Amino acid sequence: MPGGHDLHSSEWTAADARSVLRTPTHDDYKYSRGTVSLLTGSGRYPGAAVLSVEGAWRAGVGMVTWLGDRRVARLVLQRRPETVMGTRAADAFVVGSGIDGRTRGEEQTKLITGLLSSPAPAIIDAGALDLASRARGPFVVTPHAGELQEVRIPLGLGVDDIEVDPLNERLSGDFRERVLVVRETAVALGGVVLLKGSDTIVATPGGWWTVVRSGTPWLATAGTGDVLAGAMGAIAATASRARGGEIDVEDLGPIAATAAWLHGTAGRIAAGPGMPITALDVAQSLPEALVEAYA
Ligand SMILES: NC(=O)C1=CN([C@@H]2O[C@H](COP(=O)(O)OP(=O)(O)OC[C@H]3O[C@@H](n4cnc5c(N)ncnc54)[C@H](OP(=O)(O)O)[C@@H]3O)[C@@H](O)[C@H]2O)[C@@H](O)CC1
Ligand SMILES: Nc1ncnc2c1ncn2[C@@H]1O[C@H](COP(=O)(O)OP(=O)(O)O)[C@@H](O)[C@H]1O
Repeated sequence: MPGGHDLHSSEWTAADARSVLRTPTHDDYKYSRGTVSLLTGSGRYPGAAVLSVEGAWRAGVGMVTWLGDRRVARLVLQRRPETVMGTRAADAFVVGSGIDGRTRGEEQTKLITGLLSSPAPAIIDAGALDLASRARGPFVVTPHAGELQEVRIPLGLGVDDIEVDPLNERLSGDFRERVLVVRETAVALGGVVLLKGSDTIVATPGGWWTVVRSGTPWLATAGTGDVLAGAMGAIAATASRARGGEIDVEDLGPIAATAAWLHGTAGRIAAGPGMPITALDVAQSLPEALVEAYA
């Protein structure tokens, strides 16, 4: 498997992404291509629902279903009438983007934990990060550096003891140290950890890791992480469906890295010679990024 332990040969490439991606065949129909179901967005962050749904559709999947705040549903449908509303059986789930973990209500927590009780793979983002331990199936958490403690605190990984684990210092230290932080978190969590940034680091509980550097600093703009979560859910759904649901947590490492590679490449394509981009621009460039993976 590409990636591994060597700091010098660990970067995820187009060829690695290609080994994970699946293109539709003559025999495919919408369900055989995979269904991803998202529980994203809220009254406070309605746009994140639209962005994650757009990311999912544009990464290429048979069906996208969405569940969430009724006021938000209209916005999702305005942008993507293809989206099916409500819960259904799915090949992968995305939860938490556009949800505020600090103000999350009991009903929302119940909905999230309900979806996480499925054996299907889950992408756990933003306001659901603290619920990762409730996942029954294999999962990926997708924090940025400011959110990593949401994952580490429930694991007792010492972020509350500044003498033992000065997390911010470790994350702003050298690359090797950041990789160590991500790897130790994945082992303790029993799930894949994808730490977003200019170097996006992905580690699995089994010790495998890789780094994705396909992006551009123009990606540092609100909502691009929501697009990434949706795209990752779509890629996990297609992979899971293609393997008859037989997907384990170690399989999710390369899947998460592939989503980050595509997303970074889409950002680079959208920014062209160096233009400001928005999160929707990134989602819209995902199909071109797929073409680049196969070039
Ligand atoms: N249009 C929409 O609907 C959008 C919806 N969104 C949704 O908003 C919700 C909140 O997401 P959020 O990332 O804004 O969390 P937030 O609580 O402010 O961060 C906590 C602290 O972390 C830090 N920090 C942040 N990034 C960092 C980094 N890369 N590297 C290092 N540190 C970083 C930063 O600390 P500071 O810089 O102040 O020291 C900040 O105070 C979430 O559900 C998301 O999906 C957004 O996607 C935007 C578009
Ligand atoms: N300087 C950078 N260079 C490359 N990619 C970046 C940079 N800053 C952020 N990104 C990427 O942009 C995305 C930002 O996601 P996130 O922080 O969750 O934003 P949001 O919460 O606004 O959606 C991630 O995919 C991250 O890897």
